[in-house]
Amino acid sequence: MKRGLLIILSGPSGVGKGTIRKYFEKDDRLNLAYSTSMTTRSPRQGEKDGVDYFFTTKEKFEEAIKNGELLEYAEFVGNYYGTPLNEVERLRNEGKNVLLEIEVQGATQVQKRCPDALSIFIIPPSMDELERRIRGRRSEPEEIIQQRLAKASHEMKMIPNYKYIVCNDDPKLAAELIKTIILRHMELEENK
Ligand SMILES: Nc1ncnc2c1ncn2[C@@H]1O[C@H](COP(=O)(O)OP(=O)(O)OP(=O)(O)O)[C@@H](O)[C@H]1O
Ligand SMILES: Nc1nc2c(ncn2[C@@H]2O[C@H](COP(=O)(O)O)[C@@H](O)[C@H]2O)c(=O)[nH]1
Repeated sequence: MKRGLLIILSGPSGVGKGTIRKYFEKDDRLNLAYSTSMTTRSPRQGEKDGVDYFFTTKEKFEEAIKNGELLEYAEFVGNYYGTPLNEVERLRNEGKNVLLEIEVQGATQVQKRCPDALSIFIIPPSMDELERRIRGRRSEPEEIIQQRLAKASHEMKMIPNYKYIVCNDDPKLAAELIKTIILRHMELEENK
């Protein structure tokens, strides 16, 4: 059996990565598995442990780093986020295309470690619209919103490191574009 693709979906916080994913992840043709990350951040209202994230402590996260259990990790606005390596390997070995929804520092680590990874960067229609989206979510206090917006300007500079750039103006259209990209890469892999 062919190993599944590794797909990186990145872009600034609040750009709509999770929203877009919901429009395409159920399409069976993509044969996708979403990689649930570990984080030390507190759950937002409605977030479930083991579904949205594996919520953990700083000590346990640092233990996982020390033991080499993470494919990548990053500190983002005061919290750790990381991708459990074993699960990604297990799913890819089963032929699943594994989707990582991660910020840019982690994406850089994955690109170094797995140069074949398919990388997609989501951009907002404008930085003002990005701010509206982050604020509209009402999930963070003002201080954290400011830090996320400051990060976003830096993250946008990483665009040239990605294979594909997709603008999230309309989430359904963005999801269609991403589907087309993934399906084409699956076809290319099949014919290798
Ligand atoms: N195309 C769009 N137009 C308007 N609002 C949108 C669009 N896409 C997403 N949103 C809204 O923007 C907010 C942020 O979206 P979402 O949580 O999906 O972003 P994200 O990139 O996954 O964020 P994070 O990286 O911080 O987890 C949500 O309230 C969502 O409903
Ligand atoms: N490097 C990683 N980044 C991750 C991972 N899981 C999520 N993220 C990204 O962190 C920011 C903040 O997320 P939030 O849920 O607090 O808004 C966002 O860009 C996520 O995509 C991961 O495993 N590694």
